[in-house]
Amino acid sequence: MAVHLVDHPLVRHKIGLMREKDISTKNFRELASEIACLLTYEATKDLETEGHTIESWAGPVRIEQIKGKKITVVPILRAGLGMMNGVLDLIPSARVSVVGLYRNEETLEPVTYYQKFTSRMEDRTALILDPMLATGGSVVACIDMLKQAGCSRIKGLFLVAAPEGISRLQEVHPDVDIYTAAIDERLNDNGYILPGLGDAGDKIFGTK
Ligand SMILES: O=P(O)(O)OC[C@H]1O[C@H](OP(=O)(O)OP(=O)(O)O)[C@H](O)[C@@H]1O
Ligand SMILES: O=c1cc[nH]c(=O)[nH]1
Ligand SMILES: [Mg+2]
Repeated sequence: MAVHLVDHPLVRHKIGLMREKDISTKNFRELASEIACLLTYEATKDLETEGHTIESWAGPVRIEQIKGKKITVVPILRAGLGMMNGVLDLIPSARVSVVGLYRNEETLEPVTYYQKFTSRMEDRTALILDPMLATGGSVVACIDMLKQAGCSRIKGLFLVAAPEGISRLQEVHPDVDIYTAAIDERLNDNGYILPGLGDAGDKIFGTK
């Protein structure tokens, strides 16, 4: 499994702004979406293109187009929705498949409550979106569901990842590459990432 830390000045700047204790819902949302867009740029670098000849103002010209266009974006509810628009800004025709999961606060185990996938999952590359990779339980459960549906090309996009979650994912789904804006220090006793962002879902939805 490859772990891509997207180490770019814009990403480092924006993730730093997200760590402000009193950040507004509006700013948190905007930054989550902007960083998701930058992660998408990295995560789609291996998309194949094919040549076409079109008629341009100066006569026939050879251009490149993305081959196949078989991508599905998979936001993990709720917080993953905060990254979705940034991703769709770059891949506007991507299908959206939704997974509903929350983490039991005591056991930290994921609880599944919703799944709605687009057609032909076996032909698609899935880009999972979740701001936080903490223990890894949620993303592992999401990947289990995607694989069950026949999907075999899967990538995960995160704003912040904990070393514990990366190790867990590496162990259970070593075929899944991840793209993250930051790799933080560790988890606290409640399974929150330190220094992390706090509760990303609450900050995106204003439910604090
Ligand atoms: O790696 P894990 O230990 O599983 O933790 C990460 C999960 O926790 C958060 O969701 P949460 O359960 O708070 O749900 P929400 O998005 O509805 O707030 C986060 O968005 C991830 O999905
Ligand atoms: O740090 C964390 C861990 C799980 N979920 C969050 O929103 N934040
Ligand atoms: Mg939450």
